[in-house]
Amino acid sequence: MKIALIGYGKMGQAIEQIALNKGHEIVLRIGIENVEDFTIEAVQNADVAIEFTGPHSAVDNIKKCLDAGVPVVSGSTGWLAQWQEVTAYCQACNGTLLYASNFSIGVNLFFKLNSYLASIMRQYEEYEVSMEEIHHTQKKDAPSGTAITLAEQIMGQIPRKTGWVNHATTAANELAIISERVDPAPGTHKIKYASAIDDIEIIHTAHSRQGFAAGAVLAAAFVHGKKGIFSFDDILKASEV
Ligand SMILES: NC(=O)C1=CN([C@@H]2O[C@H](COP(=O)(O)OP(=O)(O)OC[C@H]3O[C@@H](n4cnc5c(N)ncnc54)[C@H](OP(=O)(O)O)[C@@H]3O)[C@@H](O)[C@H]2O)C=CC1
Ligand SMILES: O=C(O)C1=N[C@H](C(=O)O)C[C@H](O)C1
Repeated sequence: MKIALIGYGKMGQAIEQIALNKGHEIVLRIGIENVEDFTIEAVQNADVAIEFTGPHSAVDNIKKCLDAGVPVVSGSTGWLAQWQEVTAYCQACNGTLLYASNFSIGVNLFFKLNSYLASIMRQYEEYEVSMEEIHHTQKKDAPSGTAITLAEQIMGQIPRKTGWVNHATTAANELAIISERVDPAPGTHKIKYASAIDDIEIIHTAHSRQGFAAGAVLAAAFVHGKKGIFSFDDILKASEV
């Protein structure tokens, strides 16, 4: 598979290593220093584009890949306020997009655990749910995209939580997400249900960026030759026997 890497920072470089080890070819590498090389014609040399830049550039980058008619896998976080706009754009050009707030298989299993735990905890109002996420100090967005996905899952199961806030709170309807920035943390997410009697906690700790990068390459292979809007769950479902 020929891959265009849009964003050649920590993730772009980790993805390159895994893609090359799996026998794929990198036909385009775009960083801020050669952004003028990011043309529709250049992207069209690729079978799939993998976009990991950041909150402020993701939407334009995704749209350019869609304009090129090339399926795009995006892991950039912090742009989901424009989700409707981007998915409408993708549909209008009969394109292909797979977005995930987290590409590691472990976190995607953790998402299932989180939903299940929240469904159990719905009726136990004496347990107060909160979340903590820890990332490296270069991270530009807070809370993490993964934390937002986890919060949306919890709110989907526990109706008394109607919104999340990125600070501690005593408001019963708010779900607190506490963000810490500590090097070199690649990504830790903890959900805590605390009561006067005991606490229940689930934690996912990434030891490196390998899991995110491997998942992005898996996603690129999944969308190759497909049309539509996909999630990481579609990959998990396709791999179930
Ligand atoms: N979904 C997932 O599994 C994961 C998602 N992420 C997300 O991916 C994004 C990137 O993370 P990471 O690689 O760690 O960040 P980095 O800052 O290491 O890399 C991002 C790179 O993109 C470059 N860049 C910025 N704007 C543009 C642009 N318009 N065109 C091309 N390149 C650009 C940056 O250049 P410069 O530094 O010069 O600005 C930088 O080199 C973040 O949003 C992060 O949250 C990260 C890990 C996993
Ligand atoms: O910026 C990062 O590093 C990460 N970003 C993603 C997020 O915002 O959830 C995924 C992972 O936690 C690492």
